Amino acid sequence: RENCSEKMEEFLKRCFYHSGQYDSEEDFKELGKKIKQHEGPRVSNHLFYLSIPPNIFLDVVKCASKSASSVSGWTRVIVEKPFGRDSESSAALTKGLKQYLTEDQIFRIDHYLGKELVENLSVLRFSNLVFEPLWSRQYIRNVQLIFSEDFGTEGRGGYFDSYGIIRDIMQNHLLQILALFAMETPISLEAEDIRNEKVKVLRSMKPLRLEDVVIGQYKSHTKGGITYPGYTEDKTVPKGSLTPTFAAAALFINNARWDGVPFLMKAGKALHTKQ
Ligand SMILES: NC(=O)C1=CN([C@@H]2O[C@H](COP(=O)(O)OP(=O)(O)OC[C@H]3O[C@@H](n4cnc5c(N)ncnc54)[C@H](OP(=O)(O)O)[C@@H]3O)[C@@H](O)[C@H]2O)C=CC1
Ligand SMILES: O=C1O[C@H](COP(=O)(O)O)[C@@H](O)[C@H](O)[C@H]1O
Repeated sequence: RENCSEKMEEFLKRCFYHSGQYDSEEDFKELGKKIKQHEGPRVSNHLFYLSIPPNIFLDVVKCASKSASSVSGWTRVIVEKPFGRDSESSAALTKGLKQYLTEDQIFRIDHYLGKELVENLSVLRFSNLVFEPLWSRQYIRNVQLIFSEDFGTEGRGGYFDSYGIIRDIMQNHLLQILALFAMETPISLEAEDIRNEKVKVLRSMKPLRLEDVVIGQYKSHTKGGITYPGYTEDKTVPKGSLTPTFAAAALFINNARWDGVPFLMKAGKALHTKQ
């Protein structure tokens, strides 16, 4: 923490803001030029972090790769979830991105994997002689993965309503944690080796049965004298929407380690606690 303010000044001198249209190659060319001026003759890499809605990913990637790629180092793109609505639209998005980038330039991010607790899960399990032998159906009766928010959509209903809680939270964040929790020891902690072990878990899962799923939607409620609106009372949510804001599901993994152990997933907005 020494010389913090000086270091901050130094850092801020290197930052600049450039405004432009997402689909304008001209604007990206200008951005490319500005970056070049800052870089000078150094070898430098370009990382584009797209914290934008998925429907404009392709426009941005096209312009960025054509007009603002690094000439001396690598160029990479990070995209946020949701990466499509289903496997078809996800494959279409990948195909679209690959017109401009190779697979190793594309990074699909799940910000839950960056949370300390989740990052520590592999260390806790694989480097701990106490836990490792206990991590199986012999000693674990069930596993619960719970996401609970104590606030509703609060104006983000437009995005949320077209995805729902299963696509917003379960299919990505909770499924990633489940796979990380249940996988066998990877050959190394390299991304590819961990990915391969996670895929084995997902392929061992029993297809989800309708009777193992519960969905719901939050209503208006009053707490501490304040009345909070129900989901369909949010102005950004279409009238009469049936999109689930809560879901619970029991998942099963058909392998020697986890046979018969239910993995209980629950996710909901506007519940009584944040957990
Ligand atoms: N908010 C969250 O909790 C989480 C969000 N994500 C993902 O992160 C990304 C960003 O999320 P969030 O910040 O909530 O999203 P926003 O809806 O706030 O959009 C982010 C920016 O994208 C631009 N934008 C939005 N709609 C359009 C449009 N139709 N055409 C052009 N530009 C548009 C806006 O830029 P401008 O101001 O210049 O118009 C806006 O500031 C999304 O992919 C989202 O799914 C992932 C996990 C959590
Ligand atoms: O991905 C999402 O996560 C946020 C919650 O993120 P957190 O880091 O604050 O726990 C959630 O509110 C949002 O609906 C979802 O898109």
